[in-house]
Amino acid sequence: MTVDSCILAIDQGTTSSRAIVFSPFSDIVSVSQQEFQQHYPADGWVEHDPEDIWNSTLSVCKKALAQAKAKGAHVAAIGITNQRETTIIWDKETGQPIYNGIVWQDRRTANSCRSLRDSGLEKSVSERTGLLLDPYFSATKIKWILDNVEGAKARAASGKLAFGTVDSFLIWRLTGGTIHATDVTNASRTNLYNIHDMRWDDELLKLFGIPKAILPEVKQCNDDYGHTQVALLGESIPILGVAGDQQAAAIGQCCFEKGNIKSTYGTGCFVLLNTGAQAVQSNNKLLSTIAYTINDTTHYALEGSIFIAGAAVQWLRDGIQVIERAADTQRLAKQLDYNHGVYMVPAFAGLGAPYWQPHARGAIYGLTRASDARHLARAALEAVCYQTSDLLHAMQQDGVKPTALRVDGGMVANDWACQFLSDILNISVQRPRVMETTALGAAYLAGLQAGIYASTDALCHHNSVESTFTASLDETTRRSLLSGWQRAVSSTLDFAK
Ligand SMILES: Nc1ncnc2c1ncn2[C@@H]1O[C@H](COP(=O)(O)OP(=O)(O)O)[C@@H](O)[C@H]1O
Ligand SMILES: O=P(O)(O)OC[C@H](O)CO
Repeated sequence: MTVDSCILAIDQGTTSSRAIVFSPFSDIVSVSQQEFQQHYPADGWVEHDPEDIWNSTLSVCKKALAQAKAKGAHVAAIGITNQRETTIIWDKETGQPIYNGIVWQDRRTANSCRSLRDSGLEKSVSERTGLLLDPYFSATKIKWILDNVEGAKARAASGKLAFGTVDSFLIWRLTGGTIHATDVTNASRTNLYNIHDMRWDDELLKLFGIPKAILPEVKQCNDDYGHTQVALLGESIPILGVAGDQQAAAIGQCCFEKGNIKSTYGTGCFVLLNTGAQAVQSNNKLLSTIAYTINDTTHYALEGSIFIAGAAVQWLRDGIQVIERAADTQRLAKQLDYNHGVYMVPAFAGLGAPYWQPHARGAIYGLTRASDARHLARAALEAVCYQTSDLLHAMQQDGVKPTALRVDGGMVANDWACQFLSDILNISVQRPRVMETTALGAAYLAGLQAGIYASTDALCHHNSVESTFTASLDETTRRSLLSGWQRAVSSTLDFAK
């Protein structure tokens, strides 16, 4: 095979870094993935070592490129997509981070968010950014690092430090410290970016006490982000596309029309609804965010964010070790004909949309002496589906009623979970041929900028629906399951008070 015009997509996720080379026809030419260590230094704290992020990313890129080359493929461009909100601050001269990356799941700034909320500031923040005052977003994480690392505040004010989400950090490293940039979607997750005026917001910078000098330049999703240094990947490749991973998944699922909706099941679960050229302010605690800016056209999205999805399965595997592999959950869940009244509320990182309770803790209800790994596996998978139902319910209250849901992410390899999702939502669930839609979205962006694809219209026939799951649960059972879930959530919220 000789294929020119292939694209390397870097997907830097919460638990692993992945590099995938796509052919111009969206076929996977090569792939390499590496998990890296999670750090939990205190209750509710989650950190990544930025060097782990960098080394795993570089290593998977080299492997995927080498495999692609051996198959005769030539990579013309790079697209980057990344776990969003995770906050890294580094020294511009040395390129060294001054603290670990504070991960999006980290709750250490819950109290500072609460005091800002108590001062009545949430409305103004929300009107400008589309977000809420929650530790999820980058602003209070940046402030925490500046306040807690000795000398950081002064160095930040004098322009010696750089802040970035993971995309910025990787771009900085890949280009040898020459480009300090991010894209609009990542900027829109910081709580510092005005999504209507499309600029860093001076009022918000003042409110959070963050100097403008540390912020990256904000570019479109398809744009010129510089070239990789030859010494790193053996050649200089242009970086031509960037988007936060959830927005990239929406792009990979071709959600370019107002009303298109997708849900991605990785570490967390994120439902994004394209709302077109207008940002829609939710009345039901959903986020309003930038879906993309492509060729000077911006679309907005309504987003529901669930912090723990596949991570609950990971907890069963690595935390309490009742399963060996994530895929075991399917075999175990199938062995029960119903859930036997066991519900898991996986609030390991607080509860996100639509509850926004950073102090919530995980809980399992309904255990008996007969409960075992099957009940836990089933409860973990069911919980992800119930949470999606909560999000779609909130969207419905905001006036949107989807009739089908496009799904993707590591977890949707689980057929049982996809079927239960369809049953609980009572709509059809569509799984695409290429399940790596996040990486595919980044590749599409770079391909658009490189001229490999003429327009977004040209992309839409690439990733067809591979499986459709159709709802088959009777209404009484569905309502009874949802009511059990609601009781479990209420108890969890009560316990958090
Ligand atoms: N067959 C499966 N059944 C259930 N969960 C799965 C399965 N395969 C992977 N997962 C879960 O999916 C997640 C990995 O998905 P991925 O999209 O790679 O996540 P991320 O990008 O957040 O690192 C893990 O949390 C894992 O537990
Ligand atoms: O790493 P993921 O795929 O779970 O995505 C994390 C999100 O971007 C957090 O907002």
